[in-house]
Amino acid sequence: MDERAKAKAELTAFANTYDCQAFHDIQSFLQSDTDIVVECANIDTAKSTSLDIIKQKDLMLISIGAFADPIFAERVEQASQESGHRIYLPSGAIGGLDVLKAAKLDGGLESVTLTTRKPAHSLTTDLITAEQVLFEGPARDAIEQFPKNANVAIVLSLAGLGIEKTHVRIIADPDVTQNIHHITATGAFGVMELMIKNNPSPDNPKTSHVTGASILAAIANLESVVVVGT
Ligand SMILES: NC(=O)C1=CN([C@@H]2O[C@H](COP(=O)(O)OP(=O)(O)OC[C@H]3O[C@@H](n4cnc5c(N)ncnc54)[C@H](O)[C@@H]3O)[C@@H](O)[C@H]2O)C=CC1
Ligand SMILES: O=C([O-])CC(=O)C(=O)O
Repeated sequence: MDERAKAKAELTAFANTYDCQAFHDIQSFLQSDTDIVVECANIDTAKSTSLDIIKQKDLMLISIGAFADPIFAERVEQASQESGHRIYLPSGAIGGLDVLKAAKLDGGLESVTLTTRKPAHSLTTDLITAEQVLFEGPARDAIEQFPKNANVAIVLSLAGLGIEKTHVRIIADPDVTQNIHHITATGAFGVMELMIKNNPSPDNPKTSHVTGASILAAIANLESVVVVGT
């Protein structure tokens, strides 16, 4: 069996264990009676498939870094308006988005800073023996340099001050075992300090385990009669 056939067989077997159907191309998937498509692949895939999807289905994206590309964001938002299908961006590995959205309506935000601290090996193959700031600058540049680690910076930007004004620091730390995100926001509303110390996914440590659960919670929200904390 060649590699492609092997991958297909594995996917089909995996789907069967969950009583699901596996699709092997996007068009047959989009022709199915699926209500919503959840992307959990990578930014390039999000960018290359979202336009086709949003014409036919609601879409939930977790590779939110795609929205740092203004041309992509404009196109997909326009296609969404035309089709009537909606785009959902879950909170993923962070929180506090509800506060930022309210703060913007409550006299405006002045500053939003995100410090992400991860185990050094999740961020770089370089040998790091003491904590090291690998990046400091706007969210726009953070996602360009760390596309697998700075999606949180982009969702934070979308909720708050945008990709130019959201300040990001990324620290590789050999002494931590969790993915730690520390948000400080100031504005007319007051001050928000939020720190989340996420346990990494056991077999995929760069990604916080709670990320998948945030997708499930966002899907549950779609069906809820009472929607809490949005
Ligand atoms: N918004 C947030 O808070 C967070 C976002 N992320 C992002 O979520 C995405 C998924 O993260 P991980 O599971 O860690 O990534 P991963 O790279 O470990 O897994 C992605 C999977 O998608 C598959 N894939 C790639 N292209 C595909 C395509 N065109 N069609 C179908 N499958 C495809 C890959 O084979 C792989 O199995 C990444 O973009 C990551 O950066 C991760 C953590 C937090
Ligand atoms: O999982 C995390 O802690 C955050 C992450 O990788 C991302 O935002 O891309």
